[in-house]
Amino acid sequence: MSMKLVTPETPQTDREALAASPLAIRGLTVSYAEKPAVFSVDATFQPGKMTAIVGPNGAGKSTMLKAALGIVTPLSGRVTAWGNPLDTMRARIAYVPQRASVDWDFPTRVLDVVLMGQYRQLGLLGRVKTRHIQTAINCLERVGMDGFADRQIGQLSGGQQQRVFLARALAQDADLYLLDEPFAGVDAATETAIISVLKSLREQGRTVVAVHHDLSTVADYFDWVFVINTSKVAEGPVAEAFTQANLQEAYGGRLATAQIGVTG
Ligand SMILES: Nc1ncnc2c1ncn2[C@@H]1O[C@H](COP(=O)(O)OP(=O)(O)OP(=O)(O)O)[C@@H](O)[C@H]1O
Repeated sequence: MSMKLVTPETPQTDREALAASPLAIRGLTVSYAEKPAVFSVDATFQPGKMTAIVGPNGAGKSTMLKAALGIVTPLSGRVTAWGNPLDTMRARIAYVPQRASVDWDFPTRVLDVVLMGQYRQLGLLGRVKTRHIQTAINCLERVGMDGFADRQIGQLSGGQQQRVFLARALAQDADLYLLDEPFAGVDAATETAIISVLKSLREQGRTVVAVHHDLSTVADYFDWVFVINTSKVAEGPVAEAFTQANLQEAYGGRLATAQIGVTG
């Protein structure tokens, strides 16, 4: 993907915003077969906050995250992490992909998946040491999965898979956590466990950005919201940006606003 340094002509205020932001996106456009999935999007994710990315099916939420990380190649745009080119900051960023995008039939144990979160510490040919295993077990404990270390990943429920993915991200000990639909298809107990881990990350000053579908929990779970429907519709604190007008612009039609706790 095209990654440019912040240029001197960048206005000072925006430069300051970029420097403070764990993930800032400017002018991002992504097309699949000439049809834009994300069009000219700017985003400035806030440090130490939990941000929900919301928008209807096919709005480009996953594509925006993937393009920001270089997993898909954008047509244009630049991405910085704490004001630096993203590639230099990868160790500080953990990504939890959509559960459905992973081959769960791959023969590997839960413990090995979580150990992968430490691959930067391990190095390419690094030997797994007791302390790495201990870290992985601690991360499994934090998501309530410590009894499953030796289980094959193909033998987990959907909620357990999601917890294991989160444990792998925790093992990375990152400062920015990007999650693509962490609550999709999980039961209430898993949702509670995941949100509690994410809130504890925020308490430690880390930043959480999650693609989120359930509008009824946005106000409970998140501080900031980013509303997208191919182009950005709004971005800001939940109290300011999670409004009926913004959601109607993104989703079209009428939403049961009383049930989704919007403002305005
Ligand atoms: N690999 C791909 N090839 C072609 N088109 C794609 C590809 N991935 C996504 N798209 C299309 O790009 C658009 C945006 O998809 P994306 O998955 O980013 O949306 P989303 O907001 O995350 O959707 P959802 O809420 O349904 O998960 C959709 O129209 C989708 O069909």
